[in-house]
Amino acid sequence: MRKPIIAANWKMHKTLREAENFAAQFPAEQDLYQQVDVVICPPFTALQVVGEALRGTGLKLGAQNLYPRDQGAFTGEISPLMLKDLGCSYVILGHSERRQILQEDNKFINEKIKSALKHGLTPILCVGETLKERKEGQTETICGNQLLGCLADLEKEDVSKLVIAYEPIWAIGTGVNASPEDAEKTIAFIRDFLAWQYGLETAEQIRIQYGGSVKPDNIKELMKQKNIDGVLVGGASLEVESFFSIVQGAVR
Ligand SMILES: O=C[C@H](O)COP(=O)(O)O
Repeated sequence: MRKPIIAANWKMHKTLREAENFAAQFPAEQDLYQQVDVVICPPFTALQVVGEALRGTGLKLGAQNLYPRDQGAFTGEISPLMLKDLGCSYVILGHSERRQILQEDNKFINEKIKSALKHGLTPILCVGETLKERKEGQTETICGNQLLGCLADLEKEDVSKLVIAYEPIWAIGTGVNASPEDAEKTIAFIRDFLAWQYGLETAEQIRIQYGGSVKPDNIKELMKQKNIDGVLVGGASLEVESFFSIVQGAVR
């Protein structure tokens, strides 16, 4: 059975002090974190303090991006080696905010995935459609094309290590989450697609999250769905109480 995975994407939120306070206040429930993987992804500036505070708690550290080179003349960028050095084990890649605002395409995301895997970082690969695409009935085509492009040339052994997050763009930060049944439908499609590309055994190993307006009051219904293995949380991950309540709600 796949272990649930709940990730907090803080996006561009929290000063150093705020990040440190969150990490210090977050309950250190070792037993709970044996049952559910919990990953905190602060902005780069807070990785070190949060990483130190999480040490020994069973909570895991993740980054929100990387640049796909080990080092070099890439002003303003952060390499996978630097993330490993800070204690990261996960990295969010292909988030729709980076695709839309920073024009990242599938080819670049593919490079990032390969670079993360080379350094033992687990990518949390985000895919999802806009509202217009959904209304046009394009959800599966869009998710399938994003997967094809982002996973190009990867062996199934590598693909099996990934976490995939299905994040319909219209549900992000809007308070309008996909219904658990709708999220399950697309996530089941993603698993079928992975089975078609990499075989059933690999597809059954991959953990697939839902993301988009996840809150303490909708986590339980989401986690009841057969193919939903966890959630990627933005807004509701910024407060200790709401994020911890989501983590508790994810236990099956
Ligand atoms: O990465 C997280 C998602 O973009 C979801 O954000 P949200 O929970 O604020 O809707």
